[in-house]
Amino acid sequence: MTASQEQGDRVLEARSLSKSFGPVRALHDVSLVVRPGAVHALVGENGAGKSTLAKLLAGIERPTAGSMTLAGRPFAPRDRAAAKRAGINMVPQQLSLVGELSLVENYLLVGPRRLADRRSARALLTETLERAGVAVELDTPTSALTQAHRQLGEIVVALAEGAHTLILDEPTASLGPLEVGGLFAHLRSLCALGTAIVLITHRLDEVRQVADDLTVLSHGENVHHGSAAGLEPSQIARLMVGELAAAPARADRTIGEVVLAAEGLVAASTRDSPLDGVDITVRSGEIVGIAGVAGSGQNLLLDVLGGFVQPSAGTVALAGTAAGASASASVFQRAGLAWIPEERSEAVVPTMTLAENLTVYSTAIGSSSRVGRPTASKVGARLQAFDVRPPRPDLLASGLSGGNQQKLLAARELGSAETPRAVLAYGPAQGLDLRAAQAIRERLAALAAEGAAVVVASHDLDEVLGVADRVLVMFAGRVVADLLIAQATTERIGRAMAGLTGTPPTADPEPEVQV
Ligand SMILES: Nc1ncnc2c1ncn2[C@@H]1O[C@H](COP(=O)(O)OP(=O)(O)OP(=O)(O)O)[C@@H](O)[C@H]1O
Repeated sequence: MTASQEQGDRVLEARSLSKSFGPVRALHDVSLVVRPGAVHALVGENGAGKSTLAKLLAGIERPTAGSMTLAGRPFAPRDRAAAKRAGINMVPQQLSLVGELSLVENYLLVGPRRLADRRSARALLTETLERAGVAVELDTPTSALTQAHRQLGEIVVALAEGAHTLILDEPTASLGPLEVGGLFAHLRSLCALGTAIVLITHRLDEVRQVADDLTVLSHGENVHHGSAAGLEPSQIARLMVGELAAAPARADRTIGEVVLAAEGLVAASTRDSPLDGVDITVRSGEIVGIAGVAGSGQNLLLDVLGGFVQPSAGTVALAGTAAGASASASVFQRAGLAWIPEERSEAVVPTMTLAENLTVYSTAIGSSSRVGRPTASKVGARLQAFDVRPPRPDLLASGLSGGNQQKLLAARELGSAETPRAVLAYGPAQGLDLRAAQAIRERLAALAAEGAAVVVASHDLDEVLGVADRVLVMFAGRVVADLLIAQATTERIGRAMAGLTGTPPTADPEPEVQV
């Protein structure tokens, strides 16, 4: 019997936790039991209080009311370090590993001082990897690891720090379908060794796949706490948000002239695979999806298409305007480009109000920009149209939950009265709950119907498949498949994402075109 099993059937228990931020009640009277050796899924729509609850468990925030126990004893961590010492560790969605450093060096940054020499750190990590049945390179800079290995590396560092309870904030958001299966297998092995796992997710099918227990939050309150067994994703969705309207059928759109055309793109960046000869054409009325596991080049492609990164070879033209000048991103924005980057922090300014965030471009690049300068009443209306909660123009963006910041960004880029000529969006529905994600898909489809050329890139395959007419799959900086949506099965795309298209991409320069 492991140490945690001896503690009984509960490792961590929260009783009637509440948390307010000033007038905002984020969590009210929430109780939950985390069992050793079990995966406890935590779900709820945007702003439901998931991150707040996780932060209370992990010592990052202190509750306004309520209490916790750990192995039956009172547990009130003063800060995150205290929770870590007690064996509770949270792996954030934006991984915290320093990219220039190896896993061993990252561990030396955060691990206890007594293991401050490289050899003992390496020995401990090796032992942890073996125990967890995971193989991750220990001495390579973590920026060179795949996203899946960085994710596992972060978990391994937490385990080496002594975690018996791991809180994982949307760990699958950056992974392809094959990698998700691998991660879940590792989580199950950890559970078999007695580790408790709290898994925050927006993907309800994952609850069925991997969770033993389930807590559903709604408006900061607990609406389900118990077994996850037998609950279908549709039942969980009903608990979260009530009835979901059926997704509208995919409407036929008129495909018009070429709006966005790029040829022979070659480009490099430190955070993504270099582009190795990418061609892409997007027409008015068309939605092109770009799939690929994180780091396959899709992020850099969008940066180049948007004029933010100059390619070393190749050309980009948007609505007849060629990039090339150093100010090409603003040139493109004036030509009618709407832009949603992967890193929300590049586009939403937390220290500005919601109203200022909606007008930041018009202030920065002149009122002639497409986004324009909405009046005060229009700001409120636009926040409401995109269901930003709370829709208060004077609130600082830092007071919004992650999903609501994403809605704010969509409100700015996709909500102006004037239809953009082109939309470049990376993960526009990332971090959004089912209802909000559906609203973004509908908005993108409406813009395409009005004539915009839309590109949606994401490492979340469902996000691409849910909206695209045509799907390009990227692997190692190249387009390895180009499929009409009717031919784009998950299996086919999943294989291409993993670089398993019939012939290896290096041997066959022609993409698998099925148009
Ligand atoms: N530091 C803060 N200051 C003010 N309000 C906050 C703060 N952090 C969270 N909130 C508010 O608390 C509520 C719950 O937010 P929380 O981040 O826990 O939601 P969530 O379920 O994790 O949402 P998401 O799925 O969008 O990440 C929201 O109304 C949010 O605006």
